[in-house]
Amino acid sequence: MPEAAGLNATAEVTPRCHHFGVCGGCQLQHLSQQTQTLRKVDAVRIRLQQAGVPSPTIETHTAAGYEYRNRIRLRVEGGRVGYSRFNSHDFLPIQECPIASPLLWQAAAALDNLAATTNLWPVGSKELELMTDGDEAALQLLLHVDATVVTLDRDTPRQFRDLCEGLRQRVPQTAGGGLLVQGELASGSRRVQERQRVEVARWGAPGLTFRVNGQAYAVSRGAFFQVNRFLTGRMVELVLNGRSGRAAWDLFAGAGLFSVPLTDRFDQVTAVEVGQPAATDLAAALRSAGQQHRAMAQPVLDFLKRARLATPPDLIVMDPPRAGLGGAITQELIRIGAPEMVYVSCDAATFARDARALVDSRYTITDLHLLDLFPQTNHTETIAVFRRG
Ligand SMILES: C[S@@+](CC[C@H](N)C(=O)[O-])C[C@H]1O[C@@H](n2cnc3c(N)ncnc32)[C@H](O)[C@@H]1O
Repeated sequence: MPEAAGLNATAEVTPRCHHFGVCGGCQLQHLSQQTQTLRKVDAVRIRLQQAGVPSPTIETHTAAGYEYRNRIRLRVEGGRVGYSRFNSHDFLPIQECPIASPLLWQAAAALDNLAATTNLWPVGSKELELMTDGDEAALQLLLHVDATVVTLDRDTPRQFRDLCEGLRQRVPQTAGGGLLVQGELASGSRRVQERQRVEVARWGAPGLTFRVNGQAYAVSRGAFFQVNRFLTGRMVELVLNGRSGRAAWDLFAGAGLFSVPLTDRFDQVTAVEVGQPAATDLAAALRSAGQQHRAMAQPVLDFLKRARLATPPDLIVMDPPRAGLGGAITQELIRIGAPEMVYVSCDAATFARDARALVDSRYTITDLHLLDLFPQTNHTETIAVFRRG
């Protein structure tokens, strides 16, 4: 949709979730989706203006505003599941989450109910992540246990597997689960460093298969995958957009959402991902695509420093976390000087900061897309094309 076409900035609607206004998850359910999109376009444009970055017209891309999330992360307290209250860390037990895929909410409600009747949560249960593929064919769960308060005894893995079995009886799509310990174990032989997460028990299948534009992606439990099941295909189309050539780099590649289809269009694709288990998924996906493609399990900055003497690729795709690229990576990219770069960003402020450094160094933004990947929330997602003059 072209920027601001037919949008009504004051359109108010009835929020669909009865927790809206109290729950910290959503901020915009009282506004029509068109109004939300217009606000996000404004937010991105203002960030770019403040940073002094000339911007083309912003094209918008939207899909259904509810039931879109294929992953939710819930808190577990007193045997209940919930989110945090608005602007606070206080626990809010919840009975619905209409932005989640219906299967995720079915599983959350079943666990809430199971726990209330059978007290199946392992001691120290703190956070629960539920994930499903775009078609809701399979469900994965990750349970985070706070190891600073729990003694991990022989019973904990068994308790966890009982929880998974109990869930599968109620939600047959339940395919696999992992129990993660975070922090330092209070006792036991296995020491876990502060903030490090270790999977201490597992049940069933190790991951999910996502299908995007006809391509299958094997994604291990715990690896990143895009959360909006209705717009992931559009993201891939915008990144590919008829591009082809000799060499492409995909930085911050995850399990290979962009790298895999790039292998059909570029002679040699090099994809960089540091996080496990995504780096392992990426390596397997690129191995199947052919020996000429490479997966590098290392930080992007290290890769770019080592690539100093290489011929610049025709295309660099980069999709960093919210912190953006930062000064060091941006300077390496400027020095490498690829003719075209596609920057996928989930944070307008860090995007504007990085864009400023690139436009100061011979790059121009030729296309800018806003995808409403996170309806009902303030989060923005953009895809920008930079060309070197
Ligand atoms: C926003 S996700 C994008 C993943 C992928 N492009 C996709 O769309 O599925 C960012 C990814 O960058 C990885 N990452 C974060 N910091 C990194 C770094 N310094 N070097 C390499 N990868 C990094 C994360 O593990 C994560 O998988």
